[in-house]
Amino acid sequence: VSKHKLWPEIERVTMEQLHYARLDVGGAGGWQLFAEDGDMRMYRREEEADGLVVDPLKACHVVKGVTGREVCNIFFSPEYRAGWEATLDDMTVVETISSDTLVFLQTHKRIWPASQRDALFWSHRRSVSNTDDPDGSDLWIICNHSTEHPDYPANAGKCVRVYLTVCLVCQTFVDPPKDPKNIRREDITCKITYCSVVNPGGWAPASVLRAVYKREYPKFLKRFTNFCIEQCKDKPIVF
Ligand SMILES: O=S(=O)(CCO)c1ccc(-c2ccc(C3CCCC3)c([C@@H]3C[C@@H]3c3ccccn3)c2)cc1
Repeated sequence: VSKHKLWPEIERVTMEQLHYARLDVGGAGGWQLFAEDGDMRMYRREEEADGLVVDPLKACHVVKGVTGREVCNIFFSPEYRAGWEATLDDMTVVETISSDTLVFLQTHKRIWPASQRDALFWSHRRSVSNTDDPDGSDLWIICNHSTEHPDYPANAGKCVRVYLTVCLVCQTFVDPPKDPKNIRREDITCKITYCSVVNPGGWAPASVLRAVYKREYPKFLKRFTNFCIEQCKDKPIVF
C-alpha cells in the first residue's frame, strides 16, 4: 500500500484529521453547540465556500459497552453500512487498496429541492499509539476523504458529486482497571470524536442544507452508535 499513488495523501490527510479531532471545541474556534442528547454534544461552525454551505461539524460522544476498535471496524466495513447509514441509496467498493484502505462510491437519498448527491472517497483505518492520556488506550481512527477515479467521473450522471472529509476517532477506557481477561462490557467506555466537512458540490439552498444538517447529523451518530452496541453486545470484546 505504501507504493499506491494515493498513499502520501492518505497519510497526510489522516494525520491532519487526527490532529483536528483532538483540538478542543471550547476555545475561540467559533464552534457553536447545536445539539445535545445524553453524552452526545454536536458542534458546528457556519462556513460557506463559493456561496455553498460547508459548515464543519464536530461531535463528541461517550458510548458504554464497546471498544474503539469495534466502533471503527463497524464504521469502516462495507457489510455493516446499510444497517446504520439511513441516508444511503447505494454503495459500492470500487477499489480495495489494502485491508485498511477502500475506495467507496455512495449515492445518498435525495434531499428536496436539491438534486441527488453521490460521494467517491477513500476510507482508511489506522491505529495510533496513545501518547498523552495514561488511562486511555491506543486510538483508532477512520478517515474518509473525497477522491477521483477515471471510471467514476464527477457529475457524469444524474447525481451531483459532494466533496467530503470525515474522521472518526475512538479511544477506549476500562473502569475499574482490571486484568484484561476479566474485563466485562459494562467496564468499558468508548470516547468518540466525529468530524465532518461536506461540500454539497453544487447548488443547494443554505436554509435547506442547514436544516438537513441539524436534523440528520444527531440522528446519524445516535443510530450508528446504537447499531455498534447491538452488534457487539453478545460477542467477545475486541480490544
Ligand atoms: O461519515 S460518512 O463518511 C459515513 C459513510 O456514509 C458520510 C456522512 C455524511 C455524508 C453526506 C453526504 C451528502 C449530504 C448532503 C449534502 C447535500 C445533499 C446531501 C450529507 C448531508 C449532511 C446530511 C447528512 C448528514 C448525516 C448523514 C447523512 N446526511 C451528508 C456522506 C458520508
